[in-house]
Amino acid sequence: MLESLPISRLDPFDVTLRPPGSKSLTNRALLLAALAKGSSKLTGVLFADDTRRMLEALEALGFQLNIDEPNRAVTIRGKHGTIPSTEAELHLGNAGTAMRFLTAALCLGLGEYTLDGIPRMRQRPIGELVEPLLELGADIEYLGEDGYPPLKIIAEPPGMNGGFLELTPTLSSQFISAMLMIGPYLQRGLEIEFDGPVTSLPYVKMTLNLMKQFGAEFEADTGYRAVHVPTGGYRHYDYPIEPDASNASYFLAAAAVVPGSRCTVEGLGSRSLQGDAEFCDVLGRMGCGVDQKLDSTTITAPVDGQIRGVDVDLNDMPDMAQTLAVVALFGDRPTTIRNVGNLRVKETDRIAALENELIKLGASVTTIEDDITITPPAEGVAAALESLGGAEIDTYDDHRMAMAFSVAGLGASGGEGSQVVINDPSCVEKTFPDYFEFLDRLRGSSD
Ligand SMILES: O=C(O)C1=C[C@@H](OP(=O)(O)O)[C@@H](O)[C@H](O)C1
Ligand SMILES: C=C(OP(=O)(O)O)C(=O)O
Repeated sequence: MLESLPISRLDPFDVTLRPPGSKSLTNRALLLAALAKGSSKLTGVLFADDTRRMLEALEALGFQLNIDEPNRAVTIRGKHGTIPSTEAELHLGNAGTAMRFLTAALCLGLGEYTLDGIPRMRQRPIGELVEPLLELGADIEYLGEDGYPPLKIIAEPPGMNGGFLELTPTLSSQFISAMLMIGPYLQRGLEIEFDGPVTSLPYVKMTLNLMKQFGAEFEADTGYRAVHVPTGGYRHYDYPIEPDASNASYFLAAAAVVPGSRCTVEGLGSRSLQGDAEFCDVLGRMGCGVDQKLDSTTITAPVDGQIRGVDVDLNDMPDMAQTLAVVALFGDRPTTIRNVGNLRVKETDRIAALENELIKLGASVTTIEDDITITPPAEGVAAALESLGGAEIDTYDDHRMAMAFSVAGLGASGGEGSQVVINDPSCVEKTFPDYFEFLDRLRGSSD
């Protein structure tokens, strides 16, 4: 395995590309198809660690899957709200979506199931999902520390009826998505009311949108503080999965920081179900040209080549924090990223990781509660890299650290000794195994 990867600077480029399928949509669609009545064919499926964990888990649970990886297609015979196996030990790596979605879904089963992950997964809280499931009648035990995986689910009759839940805002929207997705198979459906704003809200909207495609109904008020999912199940649906908007951000960010460049992402536009498809608007505020159509997004570098610092609430796009932090390095003034406290419980403590690594590129970083301010190096990133003798970026087993910081290299690496070097680049396997091959395409399209 490659220990480190130097990233050399890019010449101006003009590229059109289509990143692989969305992780969030793949793991939702796999589960909904498994729960639905009848056979569903998913296309544009992402094959990466997070989605393989979900695929393997569904197979271990006895679902029949036909996996055609070369054509990025998976056909699943749904079991209409039942789980075929009566026992399974699931290993879910560090896939937050798989862990959270399956915790709720297995409460629909009949038998005993355990769910575990890598050591980091055991540090990612899950109590805010387990507690409401217990309130709905589930039987779940913590096998290690209270509030964290591993979990044991004992599913037996009469199981869960569903009903009404009143929740305070949670650390992760995945808990809400997980509960909503089983709603159509609860006898009384599910009604959730929040007494505050919903964290990472676009992901909840994505869940409900996809549930609708699979034939479920829902009602929600405008701020999604009250959501009602009636009972009624899912029907099979052949679903083409969009490219991953979070992973598209690195190419759009590269076009932002390499003067004279342009990047078009196909398959992702204003009608995307993914909240991160709106990241282009943040780049627009930073001075980039933005052209978003229904199914494509184009970013061009600022005409004067100068990125502007911004002040932005990223609670709706938590996975964009690292991309934005790296673009902010090239800004003409500080950038503040607000309301991103839950970055502390993702693949790594992303706030600490950003603080440690941005400094290596000459920036200064201050965090006040859930807001991070990045002050770019006064002399510019390229000059900072030159005087610092390059930067070895640690990635903390976090794919987004590797992908985001590679963009700093694309924009500012100098010759040998003043380059950005990414340590443990293979952590991109979590959601984007071919990431660095895609970067080579940017190189191939330079003037
Ligand atoms: O539901 C989803 O697919 C996701 C929700 C977000 O997590 P939080 O809701 O924990 O912020 C996001 O960070 C994650 O990558 C995917
Ligand atoms: C936070 C992420 O993943 P997870 O689904 O494991 O929460 C991510 O992909 O950035």
